[in-house]
Amino acid sequence: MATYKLLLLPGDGIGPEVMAEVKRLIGWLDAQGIATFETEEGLVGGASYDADKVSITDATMAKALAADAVLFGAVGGPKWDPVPYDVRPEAGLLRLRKDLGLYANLRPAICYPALAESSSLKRDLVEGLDIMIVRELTGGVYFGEPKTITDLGNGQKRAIDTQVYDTYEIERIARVAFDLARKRRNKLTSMEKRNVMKSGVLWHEVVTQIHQREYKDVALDHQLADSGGMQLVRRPKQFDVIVTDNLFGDMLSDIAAMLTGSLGMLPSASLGDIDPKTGKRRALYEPVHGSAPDIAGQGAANPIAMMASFGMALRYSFDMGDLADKLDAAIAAVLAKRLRTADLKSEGSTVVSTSQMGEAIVKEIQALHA
Ligand SMILES: NC(=O)c1ccc[n+]([C@@H]2O[C@H](COP(=O)([O-])OP(=O)(O)OC[C@H]3O[C@@H](n4cnc5c(N)ncnc54)[C@H](O)[C@@H]3O)[C@@H](O)[C@H]2O)c1
Ligand SMILES: CC(C)[C@H](C(=O)O)[C@@H](O)C(=O)O
Ligand SMILES: [Mg+2]
Repeated sequence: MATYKLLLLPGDGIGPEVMAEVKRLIGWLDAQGIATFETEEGLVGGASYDADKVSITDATMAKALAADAVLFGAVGGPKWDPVPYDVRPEAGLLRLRKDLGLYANLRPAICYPALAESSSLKRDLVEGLDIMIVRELTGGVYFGEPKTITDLGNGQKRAIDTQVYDTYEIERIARVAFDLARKRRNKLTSMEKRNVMKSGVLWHEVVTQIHQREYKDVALDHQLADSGGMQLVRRPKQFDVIVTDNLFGDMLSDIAAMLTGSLGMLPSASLGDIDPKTGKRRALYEPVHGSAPDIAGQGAANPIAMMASFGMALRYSFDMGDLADKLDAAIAAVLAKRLRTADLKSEGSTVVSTSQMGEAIVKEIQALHA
């Protein structure tokens, strides 16, 4: 049995609480002899700032580079509002994404049958929803230079963020999205704002070219990102795969989260290229949600997004698709038994804590495995 190296970065707020449930699962997989992971834990975000005055140390970065995959909880919180901008908790996550070359962020939004009533939309709009948002993750306005606030000396300041995309960045994320569409329902929607942004003009042009040259068999359509957001809540099931830039992808995936019932449901995989020397793909797995300071420390967080992110690691980094399927089935079964963390509570459901939810999911996998 292969042993994989996993770096766990729980982070801040509910990060460590939801990561504890992945550790429970890893412990059980190991005890059963199903899969063994060599795990190491590190600090990131505010936790790293408190210890080392940076949001991630070079030593932790080196461990991330050496691992087969990184599991990331969440970072940030009001405690670190006063810290300098370049060492704020979120900077640690951005460095991980950039330095590991994780340009493709896969954010699946699936509405489990039992949760159709928990969505903010009507049941028939979301029941059976299964969409995949492919967010470009290492470019755009997140990383473009200049990124400054300048004092104009007349009582005014000027803030500049720069949106930059090169052809190759759009080509590679488009290929990831087209390849995924081919394995799903063969439909890709590209979202940008070419009506006001030059980067949108280039995005549209490059995605169209890649389609013409390499993926004519996939149905492609283009939507302006504002109207795409509207369509996402109007008729979400019209979508299969959506490809979009870093900032639009950030916003559209939080919107998609609410279609599934809660932000606490959405996992993600952040993937880089396969290294030709090792044959391995650099990867970090992280829930879409943040550190949820409003509920941190109460044992109320939903661990499903974190556990399902580990499920994506099983699928994309460890070639354990069967086990990932079992984890998905276990999550569906627990929800069908009407067990809910507080974010999902509905009439007739039993509200459970983070650890009770994690325990119930592990028990369910055990039953499926027997
Ligand atoms: N990947 C990350 O680390 C990440 C992602 C988003 C935000 N953040 C950071 O987190 C901090 C808080 O940001 P925010 O409040 O805008 O977003 P958030 O995602 O932390 O929380 C938004 C709302 O969703 C709820 N929520 C989120 N995850 C949940 C879960 N697993 N279970 C139950 N409820 C959940 C929260 O209680 C809150 O009401 C900020 O510092 C932000 O920068 C980090
Ligand atoms: C914490 C923050 C840097 C991050 C982002 O904006 O990418 C988060 O919102 C996300 O969705 O992963
Ligand atoms: Mg976000």
